[in-house]
Amino acid sequence: MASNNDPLPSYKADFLNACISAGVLKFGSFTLKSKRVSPYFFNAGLFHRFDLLRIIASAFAHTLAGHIDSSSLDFDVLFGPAYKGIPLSAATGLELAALDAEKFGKKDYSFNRKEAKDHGEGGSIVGAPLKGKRVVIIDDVITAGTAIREAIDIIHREGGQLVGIIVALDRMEKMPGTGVDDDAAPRPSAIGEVRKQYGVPVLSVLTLNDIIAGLTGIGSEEDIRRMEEYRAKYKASD
Ligand SMILES: O=P(O)(O)OC[C@H]1O[C@H](OP(=O)(O)OP(=O)(O)O)[C@H](O)[C@@H]1O
Ligand SMILES: O=C(O)c1cc(=O)[nH]c(=O)[nH]1
Repeated sequence: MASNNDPLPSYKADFLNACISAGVLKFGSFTLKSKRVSPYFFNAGLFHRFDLLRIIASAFAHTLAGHIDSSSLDFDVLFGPAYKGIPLSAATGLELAALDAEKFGKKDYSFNRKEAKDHGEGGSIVGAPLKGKRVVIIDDVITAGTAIREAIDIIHREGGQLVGIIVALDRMEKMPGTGVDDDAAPRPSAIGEVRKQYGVPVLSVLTLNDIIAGLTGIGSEEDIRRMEEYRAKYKASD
């Protein structure tokens, strides 16, 4: 089993280095959607240059295709929740088709509108209909799980079957609690809970452990220390 100190495989190290040099992965002090204050932040919106978009799409495509080859997971539609999931679903679909046209070329992608359209064809889904389809969700990050649960609700409402989830980064942190002693109590991660509740694989290109391992030797000692402290404080129990 990989330990926290093992060197990263090269595709992960390349992806991590691209994230750092493009400013997608930043170190400092950031308030998350869950209101937690984090020493790092992954901003997938900054993959706006085409060569960088290709790097993240290719990392997603290799992670997903590798898992499909080694398991019984297969899918019909790659679903990217609005907003940041939208370009990720389209770009990853292109990379999958380039990787294996026969296997992936005829698969579909789709995404939701944050506000349903009430004219024209109406509705809140753009792209492939989800009814009766095996759906994989693709998104940037899962922290507290709010966004991913909204995406799962959309798929179920549209009559699709969730078969898997892939994200760029698994932050490996416990879900926020409701009490004042939030930080002290052990709790599972949102990813762990989604895996348990829906019985589907949740894949990630990188994890928090990968970032800390990859920073060793290239990051500042202060950044690494703050990341390790954050991991010790918020690490999920699963
Ligand atoms: O697990 P959570 O605590 O929900 O947080 C993570 C999600 O929140 C952010 O997206 P957001 O919903 O802000 O939408 P956006 O893509 O429009 O920025 C982020 O891109 C993740 O998808
Ligand atoms: O939890 C979040 O809000 C969050 C974390 C992160 O690293 N990146 C992001 O876009 N959102």
